[in-house]
Amino acid sequence: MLAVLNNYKLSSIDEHKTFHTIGQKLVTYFQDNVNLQPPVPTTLATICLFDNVTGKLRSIIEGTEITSWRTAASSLVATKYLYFNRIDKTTADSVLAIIGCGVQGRIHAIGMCSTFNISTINLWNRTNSKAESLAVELENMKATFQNKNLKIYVHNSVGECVAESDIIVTATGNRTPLLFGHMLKTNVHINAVGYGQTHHSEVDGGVYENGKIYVDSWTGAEAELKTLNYPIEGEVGEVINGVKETPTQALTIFQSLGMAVEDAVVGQLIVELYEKNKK
Ligand SMILES: NC(=O)C1=CN([C@@H]2O[C@H](COP(=O)(O)OP(=O)(O)OC[C@H]3O[C@@H](n4cnc5c(N)ncnc54)[C@H](OP(=O)(O)O)[C@@H]3O)[C@@H](O)[C@H]2O)C=CC1
Ligand SMILES: O=C(O)C1=NCCCC1
Repeated sequence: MLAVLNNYKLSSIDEHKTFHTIGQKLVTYFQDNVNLQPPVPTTLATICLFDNVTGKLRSIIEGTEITSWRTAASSLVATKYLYFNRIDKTTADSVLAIIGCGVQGRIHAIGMCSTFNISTINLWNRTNSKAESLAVELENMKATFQNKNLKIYVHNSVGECVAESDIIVTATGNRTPLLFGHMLKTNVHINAVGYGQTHHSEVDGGVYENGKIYVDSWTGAEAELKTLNYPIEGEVGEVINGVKETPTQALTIFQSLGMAVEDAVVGQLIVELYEKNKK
């Protein structure tokens, strides 16, 4: 994944300075890594940054953690603009469902509960013991969450897990749909994160058909969502910028593709901070 960015600002470093970044992110996915002792993440990433004048390699950054947090952060932003901005904020304690409790499911759970008023979290994982382990971890983190009375449940089926949920994260490698329209209540927001056969493998066509679909990147969608036969409403960024209106529709879907520019900017930020603190 190549990223070229010109003329942008990283305000936490120096709001007067303008950055130019050329980056390349390399990603591998080895499903069996999770069975190694100790386990290794299945998705591994490396970010290379290049000098924008000479093209010379400038830094190589371990990108696995960046990928994990960046992906969850994109879903948090999408959830804020596509869900929380359209609901009645006075009653805004929401129920979250996490479908798939691997690296992404875990970080989405922590990020969502740290950022929003989540009153209940429902967990489902193919291997039930992993959902149980995440439940214990979340229980121990409650004091750091927005809602310190968070209730945590582990479910035996996806249907049971999402039945009462307002916000849903799908983060599995499942190659066929596991989330269907008949399972959902009204007024739901879905962050579809996992990549199985395609980016949209986990969610049934009936869900896409009845929802408004948003992506992180039109360019990404043109290349990576060719097999999604439902119209895309826009980029989340277009809603943030006011180019597109905040949806009023009761079912919204953020189809997460992943954007190398986001990884490259975070990589650049890390390099800038490293160089600043070294002095
Ligand atoms: N949109 C984006 O930008 C990004 C997307 N991804 C994608 O997100 C997904 C999750 O990534 P990550 O959490 O890092 O991976 P992990 O390997 O840590 O977790 C994988 C999860 O998927 C579950 N799973 C795998 N196969 C199936 C299946 N056939 N049916 C049901 N559940 C299944 C696993 O369950 P079990 O524990 O039972 O094995 C586990 O919960 C991957 O598809 C990855 O490619 C990752 C990074 C960025
Ligand atoms: O953006 C990424 O990084 C990824 N996107 C989809 C699948 C794995 C990694």
